[in-house]
Amino acid sequence: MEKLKIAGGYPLKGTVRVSGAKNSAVALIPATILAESPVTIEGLPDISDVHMLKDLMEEIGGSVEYSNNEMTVDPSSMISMPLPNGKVKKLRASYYLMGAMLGRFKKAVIGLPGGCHLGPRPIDQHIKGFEALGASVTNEQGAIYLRADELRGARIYLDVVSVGATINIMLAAVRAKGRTIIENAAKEPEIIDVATLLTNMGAKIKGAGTDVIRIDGVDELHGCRHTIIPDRIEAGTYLILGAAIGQGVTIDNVIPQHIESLVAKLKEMGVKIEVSDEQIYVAPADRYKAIDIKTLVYPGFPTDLQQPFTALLTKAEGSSVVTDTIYGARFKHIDELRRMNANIKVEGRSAIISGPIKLQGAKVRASDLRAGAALVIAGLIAEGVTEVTGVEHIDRGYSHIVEKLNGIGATIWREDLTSEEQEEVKKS
Ligand SMILES: CC(=O)N[C@H]1[C@@H](OP(=O)(O)OP(=O)(O)OC[C@H]2O[C@@H](n3ccc(=O)[nH]c3=O)[C@H](O)[C@@H]2O)O[C@H](CO)[C@@H](O)[C@@H]1O
Ligand SMILES: C=C(OP(=O)(O)O)C(=O)O
Repeated sequence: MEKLKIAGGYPLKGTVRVSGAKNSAVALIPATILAESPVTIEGLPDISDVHMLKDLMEEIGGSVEYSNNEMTVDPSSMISMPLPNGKVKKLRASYYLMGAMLGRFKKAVIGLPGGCHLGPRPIDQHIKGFEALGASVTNEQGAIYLRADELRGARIYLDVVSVGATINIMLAAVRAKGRTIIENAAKEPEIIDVATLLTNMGAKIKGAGTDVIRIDGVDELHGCRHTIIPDRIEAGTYLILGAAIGQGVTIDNVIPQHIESLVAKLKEMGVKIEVSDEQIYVAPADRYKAIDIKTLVYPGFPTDLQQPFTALLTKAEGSSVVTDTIYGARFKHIDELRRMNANIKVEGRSAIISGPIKLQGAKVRASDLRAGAALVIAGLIAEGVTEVTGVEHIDRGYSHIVEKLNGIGATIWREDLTSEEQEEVKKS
């Protein structure tokens, strides 16, 4: 087990290149199950969630080649192997195996998914969708059993706008008989990316990226080559970092339209930003104004950037309020930021940040992926040395974070945990 050590306070300068989107990758890889011949995905991020899904594809009989961020999955020999335990419990996105295996094999057994602990993460809307398509769904000792004689298209209204449910229903519906209509669908760019891959595989999908998606089922899907979209959350994390402690940072390989809400909020704080086709240049504010943030479904401010943004708001003059309407308990980073001298109160779904505060280096623990990103940003802003444990969460979603940060002038490195620290982790 490792920790990150950060010598804070050094300004960052230069260009950082964004990798492929984690939240697309984790759906695109399971989507390959639906094809009858090899599918190649280019530009995957080098993160543990991707490695875990590669292993899962092999566990169900797929043959996988993976090098230089390019993965080719030959799904022709796959079988509907039950996956009640093991790796499926390590990541949230293993739930996409349900939709994809149900679509291809009309049956699946998948353990309840893991992922970041952000409070309850129900999958009732996924199940509602599978049942509407004609599947029987039961929960037996922590594993979901899905079975269908045949899948039939249906009209499905989502009671909550859910990225996961929208994608999962799409995965099953592309192989159903007849037309499926998903109403109140989520509109995130990752949904368009998955729909683009499925369309290249021969699926008939209209309306991805709007709140009504129409899918006409087909009998067979074939292999293809697909390039993943850039990670808007990774791009946003580096943008926040550049705003906090940059001296001119360029974020390369970004689709600016995907992070308009973040750019608008940074400008509101006084941060200087120049947007071009595939790059965003960010320079710090002369004075950081306190602002309020409310997370919303896309194109609103993403919940995944709420935690990193909180670290930046410690520099703002006055009180800022961050409200998470998607995951109201996504505040485990706050206690750790307080250890670093931040002045933050949590009230219900909101965090109230009073600033400006000079953050101090400290020993902190990342409880989840974006909490980890928030602590890395705080460590880079802070005076002195910060040690971040829980690096395995950060490695789920940030490709080569140490190398990328060192490349723009940060002083950050990995160290093995001492035996005492390992004991502490085991107890926590
Ligand atoms: C809309 C939104 O911002 N989604 C984010 C959410 O997706 P994630 O896929 O985790 O969550 P969903 O988009 O599926 O869920 C959004 C909301 O609906 C609720 N829900 C979801 C499914 C369900 O069956 N029942 C139910 O009640 C969730 O608890 C949550 O409050 O976290 C991901 C990882 O942080 C982000 O990449 C997504 O952009
Ligand atoms: C919480 C996240 O990931 P996951 O849903 O995979 O746990 C995230 O990407 O911010």
